[in-house]
This record gives sequence, structure tokens and C-alpha cells, in this order.
Amino acid sequence: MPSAVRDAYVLGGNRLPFARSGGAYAGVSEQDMLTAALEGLVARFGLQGAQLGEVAGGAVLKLAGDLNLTRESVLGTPLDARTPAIDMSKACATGLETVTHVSNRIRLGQIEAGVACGVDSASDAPIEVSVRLRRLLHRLSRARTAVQRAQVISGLRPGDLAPLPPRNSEPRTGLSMGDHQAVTNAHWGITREAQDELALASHRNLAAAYGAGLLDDLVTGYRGLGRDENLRPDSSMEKLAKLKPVFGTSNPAIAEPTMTAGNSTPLSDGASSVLVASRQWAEENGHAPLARIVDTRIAAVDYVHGDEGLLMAPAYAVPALLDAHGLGLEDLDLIEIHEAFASTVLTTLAAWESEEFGRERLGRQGAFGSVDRSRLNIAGSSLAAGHPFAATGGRIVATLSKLLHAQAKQKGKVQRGLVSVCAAGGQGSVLLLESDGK
Ligand SMILES: CC(=O)CC(=O)SCCNC(=O)CCNC(=O)[C@H](O)C(C)(C)COP(=O)(O)OP(=O)(O)OC[C@H]1O[C@@H](n2cnc3c(N)ncnc32)[C@H](O)[C@@H]1OP(=O)(O)O
Repeated sequence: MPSAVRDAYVLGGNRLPFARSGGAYAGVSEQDMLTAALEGLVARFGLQGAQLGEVAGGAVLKLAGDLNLTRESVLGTPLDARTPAIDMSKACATGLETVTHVSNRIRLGQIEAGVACGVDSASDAPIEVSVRLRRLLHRLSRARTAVQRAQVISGLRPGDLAPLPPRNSEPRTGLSMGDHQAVTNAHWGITREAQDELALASHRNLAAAYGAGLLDDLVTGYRGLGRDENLRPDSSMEKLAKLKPVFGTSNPAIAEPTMTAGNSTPLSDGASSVLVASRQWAEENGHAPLARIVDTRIAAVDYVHGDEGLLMAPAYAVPALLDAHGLGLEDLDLIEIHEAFASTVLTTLAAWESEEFGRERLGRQGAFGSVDRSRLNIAGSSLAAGHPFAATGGRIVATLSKLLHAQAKQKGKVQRGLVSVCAAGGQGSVLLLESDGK
């Protein structure tokens, strides 16, 4: 019986190129996309017939019939069918939480190797029927005779037939995530120019990463797409400046809305997967670990009763994580802050640089610190790649692990990396990685 906590390592990943909603994967199911991402991972790591400890996956927008989405996807791959699977969900932090789940199982000695994965299709988001129609259909299924069925159907009104479109708002406020972030953005006074600059850098960095071959063993082409459909290497500050604001436009408290389609993530489709294992399993199977999963933290903010921004929980989770390891922002060699909106990255950085936020919200002596921008999102992030919600965590963990490994090898010293993901419902998940480059 294993007694001590041991380390878990990222060995690599595989994802599909991400598509824009209504784009290349418009007719493809989440199960098919997840299966394809897993199949690519199996092929890359020679896992045909392997019985893994667990595959943890999830989707944020999931059809009711997909109740066992990850397990069904596993059954469609060449993995041993005795590989167990679990579905998980935590809005945009789903992918990162699946990594944490698998790594914790490994750390506790419950499994030797597993896969963390996630998928989302904004093109096929669930459309519900009205509550009245749903209840009527349930009663209809229980009706035994033609008379009983006629009685149930006679209760149907034309209005009951109207479908309920997917909700894009926080249930407790009625505001979309973009409209929430517009309020946070105005509070921190982030300019349109700063947001557009970050968006442009994301496209340029991702295009450069593809050009340098960084993604050659992280992304497998699918359905005619070889790279992320949203990537716009030809974007420019001039083009971005012409786009009309789309969030915060009907809020009278926001004098100058600044969030556009160019500095917000697009609605997206895609899937990602990450192979996580103990060092012993990696060695026995001939794989060199890319990075060690050091630790994770979670946080939530009270955006309902308090004055916190909906997507600001990572501003709390990151200090907690770094404090636990005696580290500061300056000790991080690479950082990826998920670009839900350019503004989410910039408001988080502004909060960390604020003396007032440091003292009053984080209980410190002063500001938490500054991020060296040359270490931030260096291979692009969600603004360029797209953001199929549950697939984003896996994309970041696999890419950052590979970057850290290469940088550690080149510099001949251990490199540390931070992953920070904000999520709907005022939540955030963050994770610390470390690589020795060996
Ligand atoms: C979920 C969680 O838990 C946490 C989170 O991550 S929060 C984030 C969640 N994600 C969201 O809320 C998604 C937000 N995004 C959206 O709702 C939509 O994508 C949007 C409203 C922002 C835009 O939708 P849209 O209008 O259909 O966008 P789209 O047609 O692609 O672009 C509009 C224009 O901008 C242009 N454009 C977009 N990006 C550009 C760029 N980088 N450079 C130049 N032009 C660009 C397009 O070419 C297009 O121009 P035309 O109209 O001339 O064709």
C-alpha cells in the first residue's frame, strides 16, 4: 500500500486545431472530437491496448444524452476498454481540474498513469424545451391508453413548443461574462489600446509558435483543419481599432465600452488531452517527463453580494499558490493567464500591481507584484487559439510543459511555470509546473 505522496508528471498532450463556432467542426459531435483528441494521444505515445488508471474529461456545454461522455469516448479509442473514465465540470476551469484530478490520483498512489481531457462545441450547445413541454412529454411517456395520451396532448399550448436557446449569462445576475468583465475593466481603467495590443500579441505569438514547430507534436490536424481556425496572423492594431465594442454597451455606468470581437475569445469548438503519469510509469514505458505538476489552488469571489469582478478569482488563487511555496511572481519563468478576454488578463495584472488590492483584498503589506510581460503567454493564448471551454486547460498545460522543458534544457536549470484560468460563477483554478529539462 503506497503511503507517501509522490510526484505526477506531464508527459505530453494532443489536441485538435480549435475551430470557430459554426466553422470546420459545426457538424461534429463532442464525443467524436474527444475521441479524435484521445486517438491522437494514443498514437503519439503508443498506448494501443494500454489499460490506464483513469481518463478524466468533461464538457461545459454538454447534451443530456452525453451523460458518460468521457467513457464513451474512451471506448471509441484503441485504449484497453477496461480503462475507467469520469466526467467532470467546472466551467472554463474544467480542463485544468481534470489535470488536477488525474495528478492527485497519481500522487496518492491510486493509479500510475491517466489522461486529462476536455471538449466543447459551441456549435452544438444544448437547446432545451420549455419546462411545460418537458413535463408533458414525461407524462406522455407514462400514458398507457390512447385516451390518456389524448388527454395529455390536449394540454399542449403553442407557446410550449418554443425552444430555449443556450444561456449565455450568469444565472444570478443575468449578465453575460463579457458584460461582467466590462464592469471589472472599467473599474481598473484598462484602455482599448492595451487590450488590442494583448490580442495582437496573442495572434503573433501563436503564429510564431506554429512557425517554429512548437505545436508539431501537440496538435493533430482534423477535418481539414491544420491549425486553429481563429488564428489571424494578418491582424493589426489598425484592424482591431475599427471593431465595434460588443460588451458593456448597454451599461450606463460604462462611458466608453472597449471590449470587441477582436479582444474577446470567439465561441469555439475543439478538444484536448494530456498524458499524466508517475515517474516510474514514464520510465517503464520509455517516456521522458516534460514537467512536474507541483501544486494547484482554487479560489472563488463573491461577485453576487460583493464588488468583486466575476473573473477575478485567479487574482486570489495565484498568491495563495505561490505563498505556499515561498515564491513570488518574479520566480516564475513562464506564465499563461487564460485570455478569456484581453481584459481579464490585464485586470488581473492590475490587481496584483495595486497597493490597495494587495493590502485590502489580499491582506499583504502592499502590492503582490508585477509580471514580466516577456514571460507571459509567449506562445499565444485563447484570443488567438480560440476557447472551447473544457479544452482550454489541457491546451495550456501541454503547451506550457513543453515550453518549460525546452527552456530548462537550453538554460541548464529548473524552470517554473504558472497556469491561471478564470471560470464562470466567480471561480478560478491555478496550477504550478516545474521542469528540469531532462
Ligand atoms: C467560460 C468561463 O467559465 C470563463 C471564460 O473563459 S469567460 C469567456 C467566455 N467566452 C465568451 O463569453 C465568448 C465571447 N465571445 C462572443 O460572444 C463572440 O465571439 C463575440 C460577441 C465577441 C463576437 O461574435 P461575432 O460578432 O460573431 O464575431 P466575428 O464575426 O467573428 O467577428 C466580428 C468582426 O471582428 C473581426 N475580427 C475578430 N477578431 C479580429 C482580429 N483579431 N483582427 C481583426 N479583425 C478581427 C472579424 O473579422 C469580424 O469582422 P467582419 O464583421 O468584418 O467580418
